[in-house]
Parts: sequence; structure tokens; C-alpha cells
Amino acid sequence: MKDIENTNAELEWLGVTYKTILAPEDTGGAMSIVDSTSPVGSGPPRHIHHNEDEAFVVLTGTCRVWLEGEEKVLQAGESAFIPRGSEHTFKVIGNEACRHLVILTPGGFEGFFVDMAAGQFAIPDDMPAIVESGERHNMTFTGPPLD
Ligand SMILES: O=C(Oc1cc(O)cc(O)c1C(=O)O)c1ccc(O)c(O)c1
Repeated sequence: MKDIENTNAELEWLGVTYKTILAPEDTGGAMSIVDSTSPVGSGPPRHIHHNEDEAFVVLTGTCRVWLEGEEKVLQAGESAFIPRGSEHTFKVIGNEACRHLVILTPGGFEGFFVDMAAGQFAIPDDMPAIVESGERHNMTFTGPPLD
């Protein structure tokens, strides 16, 4: 287990970096913002945030964003809104890493990335630990990553 003292530090898990640039402590719990950079080909399994609305803002690169069966391609400067309770995922395409902001309201989900960076959990071997942290952060997994 990695010792992560400063949750505002840049974290790394599965080749993705995560830096919390606005913490719930700074917003009365209302919101958090994570600045993340994901390599080409990466993206999470389909999942649902049951208690948080998410705005996904692409700063560099290109992403396929899948939301409830509908897909769109986001370029730098574009964004998607993912209402709480909706199944979604994304995948980085093209030839450049995707830097994006994950804005969640209320805040708190960034604790999942802290857990993942501390545990350096592997897929599929450590899925129980990943699912457990997801559930503690109001997230359930619903399907595979995008092809
Ligand atoms: O939760 C995971 O990823 C994410 C979920 C989001 O709603 C926004 C995001 O930007 C990410 C992310 O950048 O990773 C997740 C869960 C499980 C897993 O194996 C992952 O690789 C990511």
C-alpha cells in the first residue's frame, strides 16, 4: 500500500494521472475537480455514479464518450454532462494522451482515485477491492470498457 499523505498530490494508477485541483473541503462538500491525463487506448469500465453529476471537460486529445448507449467524440475544448444515475464510460482515441477535467457534484468521488493509487490495484485480480472502493464512493460497475 502506497502512503499517500497529500491527496492534492498528483496520483497515478494504471498509467493514468489524477490531481485533485478543487477538493470538497474547499467547497463545503459541494464539488470536486480532478485534472486527469489518460493514455491513448485507456478508459474505465462502464459505470454509474449514483449520487454525483459529472461534467467531463477535454483539455487535450480526443475521447469517445459513451452515455446510456449514445456515443460522441469529444475534442479539446468540448465537454459532456453525465447526470447522476446514468451509465457511462469513455476511451481515449487518436495519437495523443487526453487531459481532462472531471467535475463532480457533490464532491467526494476523488477518494476512489486516492484508494486506487494507494493500493495500485490490478485488473482483473484485484476487482473485489476496486468494486468495494467504488461502492464506498457511490459507484457501481455495469459493463466492460469500450472496445
Ligand atoms: O472510475 C474510474 O474512472 C473514471 C470515472 C469517471 O467517471 C471519470 C474519470 O475520468 C475516470 C478516470 O479518468 O479514470 C475507473 C474505474 C475503474 C477502472 O478500472 C478505471 O480504470 C477507472
